[in-house]
Amino acid sequence: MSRRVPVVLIAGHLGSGKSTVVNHLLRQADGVRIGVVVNDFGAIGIDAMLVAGQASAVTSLADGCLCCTTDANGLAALLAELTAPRTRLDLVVVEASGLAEPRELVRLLLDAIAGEARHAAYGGLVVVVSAVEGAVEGAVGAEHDGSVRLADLVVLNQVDRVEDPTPLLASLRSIAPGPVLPVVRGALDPALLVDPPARRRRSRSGQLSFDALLREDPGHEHPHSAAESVAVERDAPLDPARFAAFLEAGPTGVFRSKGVVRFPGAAPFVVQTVGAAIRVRPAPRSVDVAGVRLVFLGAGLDEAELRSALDACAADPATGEPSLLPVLRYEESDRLDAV
Ligand SMILES: Nc1nc2c(ncn2[C@@H]2O[C@H](COP(=O)(O)OP(=O)(O)OP(=O)(O)O)[C@@H](O)[C@H]2O)c(=O)[nH]1
Repeated sequence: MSRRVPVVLIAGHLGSGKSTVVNHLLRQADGVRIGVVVNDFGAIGIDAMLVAGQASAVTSLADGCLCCTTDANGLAALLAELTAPRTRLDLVVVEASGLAEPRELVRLLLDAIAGEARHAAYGGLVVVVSAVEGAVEGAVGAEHDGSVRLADLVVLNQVDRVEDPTPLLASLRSIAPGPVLPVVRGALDPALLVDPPARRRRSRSGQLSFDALLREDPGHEHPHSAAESVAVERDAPLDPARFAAFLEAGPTGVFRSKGVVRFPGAAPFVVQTVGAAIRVRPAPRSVDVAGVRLVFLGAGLDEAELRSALDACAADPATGEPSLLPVLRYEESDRLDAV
């Protein structure tokens, strides 16, 4: 059965640290096969050590990762190719520099998913902001506002270069709809973007792989704070309208969530969210749940808030079988086995 591959967009001002984030993801991939899309190889400056082979527009990296170049015109076709089951990639990352504005890039991605890139899924818009740029006034400039308000995740990078990033962090959190993650050297945990695959990378000789070697070398080590996660299980079925409103409100600190839920009188549904993007589909018959089994991933999660918000979504037995329409609005049109 095929599955969907999340495509994550990485945007941000010149020099904010987009390439540093991408390189960190590649180094810390730990078995996650990543496809990287850039404008040109030079711009990303992928560490020579990671490059295992060269081709004209596609470069093979260590551990089955790929790096490709394109402009905005070629993006949909390239995403269709990269997310095709034969590439066996787990995640595709598009570095925005020069490709398009973040809003335009999101539109390009959604069009590609609705069109030829049918194995791709929206993986979120990550906006990288340099702490240095906002350090003077403790707030982001108006030029950042648009992309920060659009971001599913804001990575506040280069916090080592300012004395106190707290005011800037607070300012970003007041305008960003999703979590804001302060980091040094683009240290974004890949687990925040995609679940680690079941398979594990292991060389036949038992030698360390390139990225294991890099992690061993303190000169290259920039450990990330692990993605936060909260798992919630409940036996009571949910009210569809309340649950849809809960997802639409975007719980504090949540970047993505996934799991299975049941509504009164209906078979279970698989639910996945990334930022404001919600996807719902009937669960495979082998999956059963009495009420809720959900995992939330993000930064600055509020566990108590999540739990009580989900408690408040419980169906009221007195109202019988409520309409599923508020949830079915988000049903996928096809039956691809999602990530
Ligand atoms: N001190 C410090 N330097 C950083 C950090 N992150 C990135 N840098 C440096 O900042 C510079 C810019 O980082 P890049 O990752 O190239 O930024 P970019 O957004 O990809 O830049 P463009 O591709 O030019 O748009 C590089 O010299 C990085 O080594 C950080 O957290 N702290």
